[in-house]
Amino acid sequence: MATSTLSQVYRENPIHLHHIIPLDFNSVRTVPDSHVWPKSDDFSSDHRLTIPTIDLKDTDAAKLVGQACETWGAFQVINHGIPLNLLEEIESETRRLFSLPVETKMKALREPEGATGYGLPRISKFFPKYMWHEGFTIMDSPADHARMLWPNDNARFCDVMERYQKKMEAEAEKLTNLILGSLEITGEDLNRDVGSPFGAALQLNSYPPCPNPNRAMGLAPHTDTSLLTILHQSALSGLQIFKQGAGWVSVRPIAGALVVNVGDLLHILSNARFKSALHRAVLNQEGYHRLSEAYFYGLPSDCRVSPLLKLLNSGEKPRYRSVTVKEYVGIKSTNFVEALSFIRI
Ligand SMILES: C=C1C[C@]23C[C@@]1(O)CC[C@H]2[C@@]12CCC[C@@](C)(C(=O)O1)[C@H]2[C@@H]3C(=O)O
Ligand SMILES: O=C(O)CCC(=O)C(=O)O
Ligand SMILES: [Fe+2]
Repeated sequence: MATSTLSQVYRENPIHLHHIIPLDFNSVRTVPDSHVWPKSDDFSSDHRLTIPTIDLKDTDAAKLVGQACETWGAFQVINHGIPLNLLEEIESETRRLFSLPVETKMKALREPEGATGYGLPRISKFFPKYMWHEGFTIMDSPADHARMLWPNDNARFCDVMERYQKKMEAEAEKLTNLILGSLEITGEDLNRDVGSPFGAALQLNSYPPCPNPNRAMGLAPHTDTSLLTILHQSALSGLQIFKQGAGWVSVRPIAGALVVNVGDLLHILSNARFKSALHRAVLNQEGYHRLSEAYFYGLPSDCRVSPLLKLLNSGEKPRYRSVTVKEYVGIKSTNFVEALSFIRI
């Protein structure tokens, strides 16, 4: 079978053009009807609960991340390996990008059958209303789209994005090994039985100031398709995780911390031991501009994923049938949040 890259796979499962032309958020004074979400959508959350914060220098870190993945599907990490000044740089470059005039950003618009560039999130097609969100997706090199935005002055942006991707790849590998280690599975087991993970995409997210944050949605509820996602968020709250029995729970921003969430691929490999976190981003107070940068760590498109053998050898029954990453992206492109139940045995 011919191999295909992940960006090809996303190109083969396109979203349609009218879903990727963003609103000029700076020019609107009221929320247009196209962006008003039904009153029944409750954006509030339980503030008494939150996901665990784990110090990676803690000698119990492996056990703690394992527990967090089982109970929450998400946790925050401190004392990770990403320098604070790089987190500041990525946020400042993200702000510089989204502060460009909309006509400039449109030059880097994601093509109808493309996977990278500026535009609305892929999940937009599943919702009747638009989100108060702008995104910029990078796979591999940011250079082509950066040149469209800043023809003569894109070196700083590219340099920061490339350094961030490199550091994140190492961080994601370390976290994956730690998480799998809690199941007594090593990185080598994963490479041998499934394939070698890699940085699938870097997604810059912008939630522009909104005249009525209680009626608009930042990023609608979804799970990520990744093995795991590492998110850096600006100092403004907005990210919420859904916890069975508790409802939506806010993730309090901690300066310098990173949010890690389990994606669908790790959910399948762990035979649902680790939960792919359902999450969303609501809007902050009026006038606030929230930013985040999500790094998706995934598997090559031709990898075949199914519950890991070491788990099944201990007598567990597989809960999911085997699928290639490519097939799963295709299933998710039409079935969205039902995708995991679609492959359940
Ligand atoms: C590799 C990817 C994961 C992602 C689709 C993408 O091609 C790049 C953007 C990612 C993102 C970010 C917002 C939520 C999400 C569901 C979406 O619509 O685009 C994720 C995708 C995903 O995890 O499937
Ligand atoms: O901005 C956030 O807090 C969430 C972003 C997110 O879920 C994503 O990019 O997949
Ligand atoms: Fe997400």
